[in-house]
Amino acid sequence: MKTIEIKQINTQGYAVVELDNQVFTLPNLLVGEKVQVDHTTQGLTVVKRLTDSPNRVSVRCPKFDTCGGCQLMHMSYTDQLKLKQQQIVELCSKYQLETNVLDPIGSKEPFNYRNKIQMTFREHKGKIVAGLYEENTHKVVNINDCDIQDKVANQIINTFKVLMKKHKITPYDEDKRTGIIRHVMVKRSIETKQILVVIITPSQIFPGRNNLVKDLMIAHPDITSIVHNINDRKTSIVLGEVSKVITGKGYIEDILMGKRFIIGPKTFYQVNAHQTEVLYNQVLKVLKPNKNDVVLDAYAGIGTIGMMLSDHVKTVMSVEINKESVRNAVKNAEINGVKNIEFVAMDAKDYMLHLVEQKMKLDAVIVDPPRSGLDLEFVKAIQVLRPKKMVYISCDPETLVRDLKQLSRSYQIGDIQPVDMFSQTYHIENVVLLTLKTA
Ligand SMILES: C[S@@+](CC[C@H](N)C(=O)[O-])C[C@H]1O[C@@H](n2cnc3c(N)ncnc32)[C@H](O)[C@@H]1O
Repeated sequence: MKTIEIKQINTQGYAVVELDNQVFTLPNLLVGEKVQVDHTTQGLTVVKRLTDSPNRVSVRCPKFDTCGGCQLMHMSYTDQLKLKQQQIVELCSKYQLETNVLDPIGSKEPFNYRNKIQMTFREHKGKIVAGLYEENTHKVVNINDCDIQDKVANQIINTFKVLMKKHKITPYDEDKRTGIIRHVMVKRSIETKQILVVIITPSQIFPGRNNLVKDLMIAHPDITSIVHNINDRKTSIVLGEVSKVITGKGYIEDILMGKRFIIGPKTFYQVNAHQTEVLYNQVLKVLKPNKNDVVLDAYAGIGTIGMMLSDHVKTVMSVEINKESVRNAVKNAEINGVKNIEFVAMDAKDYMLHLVEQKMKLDAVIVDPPRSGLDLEFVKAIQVLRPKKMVYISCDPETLVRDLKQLSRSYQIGDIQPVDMFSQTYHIENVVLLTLKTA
């Protein structure tokens, strides 16, 4: 056993400890704190925290040390935002990108903000557990009341566990490939109060399903739809290809920026509804759209950004790879009476190459790619099409800064504005305006 003092916290909120010529990362520690640690062949574990930093805040969640969901709950919200800003500053220095990183726009609701939750079910010592995976493992941490997830959704998951026991429905066993319930996903709109529950099982065979669904609807009459999804693959991806609507419409509707959106089981939708409006208003603020503009919304999801822009520009073209999202996007445009928007179901890079062939003239391009960032071919196509402005929205600072460095050959990179959509975790969203350099 050894006593050590924490000297460094990494950008993911973990303490970095060098011991016996090895480097370890430990959760739930702050600079200056002294801890007793045990170094075994299994790794380094904290036996006891001996001193507390004056900057420590009390952690609300009893599973914080084991669950992989949150990393920063032991820091004040102000310190969380500073750490996230620092993370981006360091990346700019790593990639030698010259730009300002503005103070992050924090969230007014740093707890219980997630409108989508997906819990994995397992059996542990004869009990049904439901929760998230322990960091870097497939061990499920049982969670009864997650502090970042929607409160009503937490209650639905707890009822679900009770009803599984009542109706003798077993959780799935990943190794033996036996049992019924793999995951349960809940999506809830705070605006419309609609709730979608998706039950994921490994096969069509689901004895006890009707009784379980009946009891779930009695316990939670506010559930508006239940979907049964089948995922028979050995994968950590939650949803399978086949879905059957058991009750309701099979989707929920939410209201964002004054418009109504359909959200299905598989469609991407920002998880923090409050901060999504802050994020999208930031896009409008930096873009300053013009009534005559032709704008491309790339990586469009269900068309939320394009639909928001449609009121301010001449035409919006949207490209998105997920077919269910595009089907929802088309419906969303109809519901909202938006006529100046087109949707294409395609890989964004291929669509860009097509636009290059067509010699398309675009005034602005909005990109909001997944964590992997932009494809190099997409970046090259942008450099041929040369829209006057680009807005890059990113949920991964590393790929954002990497791509900005590439784009800085042809574009002036504006200030990076972090918007915190994921409090208590190290994740951060960013918005940046890029302006075409004129020769
Ligand atoms: C971060 S989400 C953004 C969605 C939307 N802009 C929003 O704010 O809700 C990224 C989207 O990119 C889509 N996507 C991922 N890879 C893609 C690709 N190669 N081409 C087009 N869309 C892609 C995903 O399906 C997802 O809907």
